[in-house]
Parts: sequence; structure tokens; C-alpha cells
Amino acid sequence: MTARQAAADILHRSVSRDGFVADLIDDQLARAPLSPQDRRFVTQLVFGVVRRRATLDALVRPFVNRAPSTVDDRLWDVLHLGAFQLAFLTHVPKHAAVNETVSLAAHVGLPQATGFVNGVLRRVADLITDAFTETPGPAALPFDAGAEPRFRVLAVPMLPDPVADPVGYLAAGFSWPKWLATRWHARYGDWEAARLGFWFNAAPPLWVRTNKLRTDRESYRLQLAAAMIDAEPGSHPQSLRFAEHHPVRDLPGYAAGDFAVQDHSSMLVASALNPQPGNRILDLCAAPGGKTTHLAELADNRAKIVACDPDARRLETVTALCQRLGIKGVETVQLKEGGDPPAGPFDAALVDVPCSNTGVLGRRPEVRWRLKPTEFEHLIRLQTKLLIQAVERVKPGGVVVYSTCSIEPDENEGVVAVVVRALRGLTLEAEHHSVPGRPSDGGYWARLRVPRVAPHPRS
Ligand SMILES: C[S@@+](CC[C@H](N)C(=O)[O-])C[C@H]1O[C@@H](n2cnc3c(N)ncnc32)[C@H](O)[C@@H]1O
Repeated sequence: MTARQAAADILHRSVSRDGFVADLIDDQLARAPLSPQDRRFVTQLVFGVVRRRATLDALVRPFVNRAPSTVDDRLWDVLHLGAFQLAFLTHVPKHAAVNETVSLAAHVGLPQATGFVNGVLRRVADLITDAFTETPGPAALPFDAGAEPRFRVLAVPMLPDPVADPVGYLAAGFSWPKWLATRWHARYGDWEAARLGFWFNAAPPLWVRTNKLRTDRESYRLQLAAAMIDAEPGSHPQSLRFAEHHPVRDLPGYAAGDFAVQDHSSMLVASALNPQPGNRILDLCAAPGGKTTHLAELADNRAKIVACDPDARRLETVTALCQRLGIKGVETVQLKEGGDPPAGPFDAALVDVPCSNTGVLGRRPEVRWRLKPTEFEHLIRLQTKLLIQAVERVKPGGVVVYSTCSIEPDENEGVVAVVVRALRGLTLEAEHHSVPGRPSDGGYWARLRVPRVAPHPRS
């Protein structure tokens, strides 16, 4: 199997499956014997096509001279794969991008479409020039952020005019659904929205949290340096940011539990809770355990943590992660549909709620297409309920940290404000917004103090 064939198969499966694209890639790569270079290429192709789908459509569709509904889904995947290589991968020569992709028509079971794919991709190839500009425009394709934003010059305009139709340009150029482009353009304006667009279309950096129980950041960094791997410390004292991507399991110290993969913004959350040895802590939305294990590390492995989640399979990952990192004192509890979380009382609680994931669109490329604006109402209701449940289970004077990986105010400070208004004496002690790209994913946390007298609803 070639890298392009593997990518076409993963794209096909991603349409019919609910899981994360990253998991589908892992699954496929575990079955296909590909070289490390080809594995990187598969990942680049799949993530790129899913992220840039709307942009690729803008380049391809004008050259498809049949009703779009008559084109098989697998052929759209092939056309997107070809257009992605032509427009966004400067290391793939144009002739290879066209010829190798054309041969995928047979792989997806449609050899009769070879001529059609060839015809469309040749037209797309003619559009793509080798020139770049720093100015957006209808013939300027957002390419990468680099030191300065770069736009690839197209031979003819294919995108909406960013002056006359800024939302249309953001949606087509940065590949967002129209509703999200409308929402973010209104909130952030042209330039900040474009900055987010570049950030969410690039491969996010790999961050790890060094495991305080096993090593310290400097020793682990030296271990990496000895293996010729470059990583820089971030502002969180356990954080390291890798200069390049690496298969995580091949990194030094993986089996020994020297680190956990965790984005920098996520590391801030358990630290905001400041767990102490001897604390009994409720982790209400715990799986896959990134923050549970961090809480345990920060409490010197001497906290009792009740890690709850309704998802049994993801809870197994909590247990496995605890084992690898040498974490003790974590009890996992599967929450039943409609059932109550453990009663407590707890010294502290973490509520890392299910959310829209709009702060992590780069890492979760499928989210931008799956998320619908109608889902916010349900999410916010669930987030509010979970935060109240957590507060009710914490002792007077205890602390609750609420967090999301969303950048939508109504899922963040909006939920917190509603709960603070509803529960007498509950106070907001501190909050933090992680801005995407500065330096990592987007997200939010708030630390709330439960009053010394147990809170009661206001009315
Ligand atoms: C953002 S993830 C948690 C990530 C985790 N804290 C970490 O750091 O690895 C949200 C979790 O909430 C869980 N969840 C969904 N519905 C829930 C509910 N009603 N009560 C508690 N957890 C829920 C999901 O299964 C998911 O694992």
C-alpha cells in the first residue's frame, strides 16, 4: 500500500465513523507497513485534506463539469488529495501530485474515472503559481503564517474578495463553515480571525509534561538532547515543546513514564487547582486522564482522586496512563446515564467539561465540520449542570476548577457567571483564557471558592 492509498482509505473511513481522525490514522498505520517518511506523509495528507476541505472545494469544484451529487464521495476524496498536494505541499512536484493521485481512482474502485480526475487536477495545477504575497485577495490563497503570513498567488481569482465579502473569504480561504466564519469575524475582526485561521490550519506543536514523580524537566531535556532531539521549555515548569514531531512511543523515557503528552494550555488547569498531599479530589470528566495524572503528580502522588467519566473505554486509558506514569491513589468510576456522581465530600473538584473544542481545531481537524451551532445550547446546559454538581460535592472552603478547550465565551465565563449567580457565596477567585497560538491551544479555566457555609441555591 502507498501513502496516498492509505490516506484515501482513512479519509473514506472518517466520513462514516464518529471517532477522531487522529485515531483513524493510528489505526491504519498500525496495520500498514509504511516507512517513517511515508507515515509522516499520510498524516500530513489526511490532516491537511480534512482541515482545508472548504478551500480545496473552492479550487476543485469550478472544474467539475457534472452535478456534484453525481460524483462519488471517494472521488471527491481523491480530488481533494490531489488539490491539497498541488496547492499546499511545495515538496511534491506538480507532475507527481497529478500522476500519483490519478492512479488512486483505480484504488478506490473507480478506474473509469481516471480521465475525469486527470482533467480536473490538470486545471487545478494550472491555477497554482510559485509566487507568494503577504496580502490577502481573491487570487491569494492563505498558505502559512511563518515569520509573516504568506498567501499563494493563484493564476485567476478563485476566492471571494476579502474586502467586499470578508466572511466568505475567511470561510473559503481558511476552510471554516460559514456560521463559524461569521461568528469569529464578528468577534475578532479581519486580522485576528486570519491569525486563528493560519494557526488552526498548521500542524500544532508537540508538547509534553515531564513527570515530576520520575524526573525533572532539565534532566529529561538532556536525555532528549543525547538522542539528538530538540525541545524547549515553556512557561509551565513541567512543559517542553518539541521542535519537530516524533512518534510519541519512540521518544526516550516513554515506557519509563518520564512524560505525558499534554498541550501547554491543558497543563495550566491542574496547576490552577493547586492540589495538596492528602487531598480528596473529584475529577468529574476525567478521561483520558491527562489532568487526573497531573493532579496526582502535583500532590506528590499522595492525593485520593476519584476519576469519573461515562465512557468506559476512555476510562481504561486513565488506568493505563496512571500505570505508565507510576500514579497511585486514583479510583476510576464509570458514571451511569442520568446517575449522580459520587457524593463526597471532597476537598476540591476539577470539571473539565465536554465542549465545542473550538480552541483545538488544529489538533481535532474534524471538529469544524461536525460541530453545529445548534449544539451550543445542549453543551452549555450540560456544562452548567456539571459545574453545579461539582460545587455541591466540595467541602465548605474548598476549591473547584472549571475548564474547557473552547474559545466561546458562552461556554467559558458565561457558564461560570450563571453558576456564581445561582449559588450563594460561591466566588470566582481567578480565571484564564488561553489564546490559540499564544503559545499553544485555546482554552479556559476558572477557579471558584466554595463558601465556608455550604452553598444553597438563591431561591
Ligand atoms: C474534555 S474531556 C476530559 C479530558 C480529561 N479531563 C483530560 O484531561 O484528559 C471531557 C470528558 O467528559 C466526558 N463526559 C461526557 N459527558 C459527561 C457527563 N455527563 N458527565 C461527566 N463526564 C462527561 C467525556 O466522556 C470526556 O471524556
